[in-house]
Formats: sequence, structure tokens, C-alpha cells
Amino acid sequence: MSIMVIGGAGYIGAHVVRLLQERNDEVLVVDDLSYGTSDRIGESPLLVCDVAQTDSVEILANAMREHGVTAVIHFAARKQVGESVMKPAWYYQQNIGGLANVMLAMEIAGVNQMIFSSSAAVYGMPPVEVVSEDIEKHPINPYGETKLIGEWMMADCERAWGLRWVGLRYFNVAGSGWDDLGDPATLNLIPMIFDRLAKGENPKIFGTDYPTPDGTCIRDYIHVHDLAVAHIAALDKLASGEEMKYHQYNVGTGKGTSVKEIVDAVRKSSGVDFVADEEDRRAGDPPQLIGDATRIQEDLGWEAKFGVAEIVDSAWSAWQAGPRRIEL
Ligand SMILES: O=c1ccn([C@@H]2O[C@H](COP(=O)(O)OP(=O)(O)O[C@H]3O[C@H](CO)[C@@H](O)[C@H](O)[C@H]3O)[C@@H](O)[C@H]2O)c(=O)[nH]1
Repeated sequence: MSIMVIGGAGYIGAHVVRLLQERNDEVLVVDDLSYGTSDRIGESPLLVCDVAQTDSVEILANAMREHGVTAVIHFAARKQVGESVMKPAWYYQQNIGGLANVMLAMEIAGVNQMIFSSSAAVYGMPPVEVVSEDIEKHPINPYGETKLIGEWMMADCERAWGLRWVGLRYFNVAGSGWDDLGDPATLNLIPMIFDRLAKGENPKIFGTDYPTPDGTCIRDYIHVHDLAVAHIAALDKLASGEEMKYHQYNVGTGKGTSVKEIVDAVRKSSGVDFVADEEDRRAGDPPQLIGDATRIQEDLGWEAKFGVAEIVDSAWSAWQAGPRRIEL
């Protein structure tokens, strides 16, 4: 079994690569190193390639044949919601173009197992408290649209040439499984708090007048290590050859945490009693997004092991092990 991990040098990808290495699976990492860094992938071979470039089809197909690849885990994508609103065509080129190239290469090389990084962003502003996979999906930005279209593309390839696939819809991924694999970008709430503390500034809370108990947005935070384990569960299910009951799975915990609760958890983990500034709402934020995780538990036997305290503790520990350590 040889697994091609595209985007394997990035934050989530590197966690999955490490788990695969721990169980001695053969791994070939493909990454353009625009977010990721090669020191995150240990001894595994690295093919530096931007899958959104047209010539990547041949490069990928050749690598799949050479390495006897049996399954592809595809992480590589752009993932900034605001940027996707400003540069929609580029998001389609990167996320959909890249995925199309990967799938063409798989068809050419006869590789028919795939795990795709989808997102809770496919749901948009859901009209229910806890979202299950089958509710109507109305993404509200190009980023979320590219993830939904990605799922459709895989369903089409299943019908056309027998692709076996799983789309994992990630909720709010945070934390770190190993101190050297922290989130290098500062795009999400927890790293944004650390980033501001490192700059000597107050972290910000976007919106305190939402219809939630403490007025701040509620999200379903999932530990990146748990998320990586979900990929392994999906991979093993595909490799078993068993009939897939479903293709799309929420990867969440079924529990919600408010922004203020996260801020409190950071105060506790770090021991820093900082002040957080209360700002206006950020455009496009749904008040609450929690994933119903029943399906993945029943079908793949996966369940989140870590809660918010472990997520924030591990994120803090990795941040403090990195180059922008906050002096206490
Ligand atoms: O400095 C900050 C940063 C964020 N927030 C709030 O924290 C919450 C979480 O924000 P963020 O970490 O940016 O995550 P989301 O906007 O929930 O989006 C994440 O989760 C989505 C799916 O649920 C994915 O599609 C996105 O890629 C991913 O960034 C939101 O209410 C933000 O308004 C703050 O209050 N202050």
C-alpha cells in the first residue's frame, strides 16, 4: 500500500503523513511548498509540484505508477474565505483545476481510491442547530462552493470509472498533535489570538451580539490529531473494499464552543490574563456551526477523543515551541 498525500507538508497533511509513517505505510508527499515546509514530512519522499498547473497531470500520473500508489489523500487547496470572495476565478482554478488534474492523473494511472478535504463551509448558513450531512447545502462563498463542487466531481468519477471516495467535511480544526506540527498560518481564531499576543496587541472578538448564550459565535472545534485519525479510518475503509454506505462525513464533535469560551481557554492554557477587544461582527460569519458526528461514528468507527482544553493546550505548546514564542 502506497499513499500519495497531496498537500502533505501543510498543517493537516503533515499530521496524516506522520500517522501513516508511524504505521509504516509507504508515503509519497506531493506539495508545492507554498504553505507547507519540507521539514514537516520526515524521511518520506517529496515531489514538489503545484497540482493546479496543467502539466501536473503527467507528472502525477508518472509518480503514481512509479511508486505503486494505491490511494490519494488530497489536501492541497486554497482556504481563505475572504480571499475567495475577492479572487473567485483564482479559487476555482486552484481548487477545482487542481482537483481535476489529480483525478485525471488517477484515471490514467488506474488509482481508484481517494480522500478529499471538504469543509463545513459547504453548508453556508444552516437553518438548524446541528448540521447533519444530508441537509441542503448552500455555500455562501467561492471557497465553500469549490468544496461542494469537488464532492460532485468525485461522484461523477465514481459513476464514470469506479472511483471510490470519501469527502471529509472538516469543522473548525485547531491544536497540534506534535509540537513541530503547529498551524504555521494565523488565519483562524486560536492562532490569531497567539499572533496578536506575540505582537503585544489585544486579541479581538468579532461580534458580541449574536443570538447565542454569551453573544459570540459558536463553532465545533476539532483537534487536528483527531482529524488525522479520521483520515486513517476512511483510508482503511476504502482499502477494505467494503461497499461504502456514504461518501460524505462530518468531522466534528457534535459540541459547540463560543469565541469567549475559546478566549478563556487560551487564558487558562497560557497563564496570560490578557484583555480581548470586542469588535463588530465579521462579514459572513454564521452564528453557530456544529456538526452532527453520528454518521462517521457509526460507519467508520471514529469519534473525537480530545476536547477544547486539549486543543488549546496543544496549540499553545506548539506555538511556544515555534519561532514566535510569547515571553511570559
Ligand atoms: O481574531 C479572531 C478570529 C476569529 N474570530 C471568530 O472566531 C470564530 C471562528 O473563526 P475562524 O477560526 O476564522 O473560523 P471560521 O470562520 O469558523 O472558518 C473555519 O471553518 C470553516 C468551516 O466551518 C472553514 O470553511 C474555514 O476555512 C475555516 O477558517 C468566528 O466566529 C470568528 O468571527 C474572532 O472573534 N477573532
